[in-house]
Amino acid sequence: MAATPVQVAVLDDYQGIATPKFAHLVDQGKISVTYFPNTLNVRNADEREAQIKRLQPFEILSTMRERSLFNADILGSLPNLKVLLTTGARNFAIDHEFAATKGIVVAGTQRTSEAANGPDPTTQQTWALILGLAKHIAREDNALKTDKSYWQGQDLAISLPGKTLGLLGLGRLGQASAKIAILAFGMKVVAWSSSLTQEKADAAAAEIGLPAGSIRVAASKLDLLREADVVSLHYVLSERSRGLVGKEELAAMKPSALLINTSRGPLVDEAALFETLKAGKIRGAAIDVFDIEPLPADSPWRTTEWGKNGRSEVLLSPHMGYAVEDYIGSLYDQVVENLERHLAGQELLLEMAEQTIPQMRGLPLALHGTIIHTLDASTLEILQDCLLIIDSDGKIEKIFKDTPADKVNACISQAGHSPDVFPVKYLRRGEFLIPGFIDTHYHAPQYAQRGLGRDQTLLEWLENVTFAHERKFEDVAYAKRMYTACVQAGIKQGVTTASYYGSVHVEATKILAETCLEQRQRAFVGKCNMNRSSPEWYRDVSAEESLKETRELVAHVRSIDSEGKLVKPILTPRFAITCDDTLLSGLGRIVDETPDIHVQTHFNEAVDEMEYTRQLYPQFQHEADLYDEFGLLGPQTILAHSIFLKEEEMDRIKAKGCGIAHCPISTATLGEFMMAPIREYLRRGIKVGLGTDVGGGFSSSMLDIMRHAFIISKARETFTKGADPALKLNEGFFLATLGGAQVCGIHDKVGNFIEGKEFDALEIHTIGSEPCGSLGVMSPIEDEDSIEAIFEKFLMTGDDRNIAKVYIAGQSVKETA
Ligand SMILES: Nc1nc2[nH]cnc2c(=O)[nH]1
Repeated sequence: MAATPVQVAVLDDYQGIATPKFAHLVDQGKISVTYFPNTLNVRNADEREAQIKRLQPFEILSTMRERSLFNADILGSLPNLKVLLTTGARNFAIDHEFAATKGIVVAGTQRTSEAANGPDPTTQQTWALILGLAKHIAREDNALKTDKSYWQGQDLAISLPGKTLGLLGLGRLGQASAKIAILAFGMKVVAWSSSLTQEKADAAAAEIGLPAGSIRVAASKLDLLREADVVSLHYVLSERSRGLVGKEELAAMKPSALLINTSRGPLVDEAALFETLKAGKIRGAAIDVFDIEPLPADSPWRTTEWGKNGRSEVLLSPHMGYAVEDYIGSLYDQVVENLERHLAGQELLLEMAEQTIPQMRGLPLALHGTIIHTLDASTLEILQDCLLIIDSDGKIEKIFKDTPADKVNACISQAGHSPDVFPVKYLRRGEFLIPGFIDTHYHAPQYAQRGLGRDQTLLEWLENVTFAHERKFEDVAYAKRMYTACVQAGIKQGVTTASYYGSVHVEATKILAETCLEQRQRAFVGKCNMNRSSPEWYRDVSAEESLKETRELVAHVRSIDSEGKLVKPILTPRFAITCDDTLLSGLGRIVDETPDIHVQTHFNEAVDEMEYTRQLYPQFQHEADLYDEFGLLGPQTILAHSIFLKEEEMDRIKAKGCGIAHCPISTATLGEFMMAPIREYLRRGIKVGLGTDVGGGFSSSMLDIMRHAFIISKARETFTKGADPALKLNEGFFLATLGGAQVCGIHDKVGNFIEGKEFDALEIHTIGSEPCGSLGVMSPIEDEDSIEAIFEKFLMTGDDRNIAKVYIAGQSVKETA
């Protein structure tokens, strides 16, 4: 009997070039091929679902470099996938690390020698665009065809000889364009990249047969932009080069200049470019690459009337630099060769995992400017002129204090790196780094219910609002959508670590953990345990089942992040009211067996809650006694709220090393107005951090939480007649960062900037282009403002618009969130 043909799907082949290449394997009955030429944008929930549905049956996929996104979410949803064949020698749209963990083989293609002769397809596109724009080809063509009387009625073409071509990037493609500019058009060429020296530019000139000095290196990127008549990008996109040309760079260009981008869309701040062109601030742009591809139907790039009413001329092409017949054909020959090798059980050519993983982990980076962090609850450090070197694993390799900008290169050398190639980001006035925020208590399935039910007591609110919302997470598709939104919102607001409760559902909670990992948010994730005192439709069916599913979740989280680098499991009994003693003692057993496991629960939160707990567990003196008896108190335990602690309870939790998640918004708005005695806890050396307690708390912003902590502590100061002084600014900041890290037991890893710790940080920008120099709605920064004043203004009035970048373990994650 003939073997069943292997199922292959070919994606992103817009011109149907692959069909004849695969035909012989189809004829031989070895494979059956399905073509999906339309690329789906899997960041859109519906298209993500459609992508997973259509690709699920296939064992082998063929994709075109960087057209379809294969992140961990998509790869993890394709159970039959064994081989992913892509065109190109690199494909940053594939999560190679994750593919490797799933045993999916990824293989690419290389440039063939025929294709390597003469200018490559992308360089041809660059010059087609330069000439097309300089000579107004598309505009004149359109005028002739649409206006029968038209003849030469618009401004004249630009002549290239004698003009200056500015190349951002002088790699293979930059050199090819330099050669054409000099030899074919008699242009002058000036180049810049972060690592380019005149020596290297002379070597590049020699490679293309030109004398030293033919390509002049600009003193800086801005100098190049000020000088060039035509600016063309030839840079590899990475986290470091993203936004290489932004507002400031565009403002430096001559009004008569042209900008050409055939490299990658995100190298240019697309919004800033759009505004520049709309205002006609440069003469024109020719663009082959975009932030989102395919360019959406309603993109203003498509719909704006360019070249009219003061707007610049714009020439667009649909990322076709490399899309030429011979070249794409040769790529598919290699894809088919690899497919044949796979069918014959042979090793594939150009397997990509090893060569690409270092890139995916990020490159080393240095940041220079102001850093602000705490060393303990009472010590705030503001270090100006500080140089941080981050290694490729995302750790803080070296901190140089008091280092003016002109000493940066010397410090980089001293740290054993070459300043020529080491990317340095310089922060300006109004910009600074702070440690990422740590949210010590967050109910992820309550993300959509924030703001509801304020006027109810805790137990009423659980019954009337919360359980019905959490129940929705039995639907895993809903869970994926909501958790994606929730984690993205956290990252956007600078939450680099969160301690999450999931719902009662184990599958949805696995999705929560996977979502954190995909988006690279550091997280503790727990399945909520509750087998009583809640509606039948929302509870664990039994203590045994609850424990079984908890173990399953713990194992799953450990399997997706085996070293616990980012995501770790946590036990999350809702509270004693919803857990019978079999369940609590079973959880205590899990703690016994796995001493490094974290625990969080709600503790002495509300009057009705404490009263009901006493009725259910009359044998215990208080809640500390209760949870301790079940083995749930230890240095890895987070006790949320902790409003009404007896003297003895404070002694107990201090002795056990537990931490407190102070959630001032929810405790001041749910039921009565309650004020946790934070000053007393700090006095006693009990660990304290802050929690949003979404959705008991209406806000998911740690800045809001900090501000409410100040207000509540002020109320408490008045209430205690000054015995418990209010929190100072630096103390609130400590609680949101290092304090939270201590509560979560990760203070040796994150929480402040110390050599050897991981770089979890927020890049704060406070000065913008809105009236009075505002950025967002933050208090405007005035000339006389000291760094202390700027910091205070940010903490008290800033929001996510001022959090320009979020780094987790050295990787910039906000733009992808
Ligand atoms: N704030 C808060 N307290 C609780 N106690 C038990 N469950 C909850 C919850 O979901 N939120």
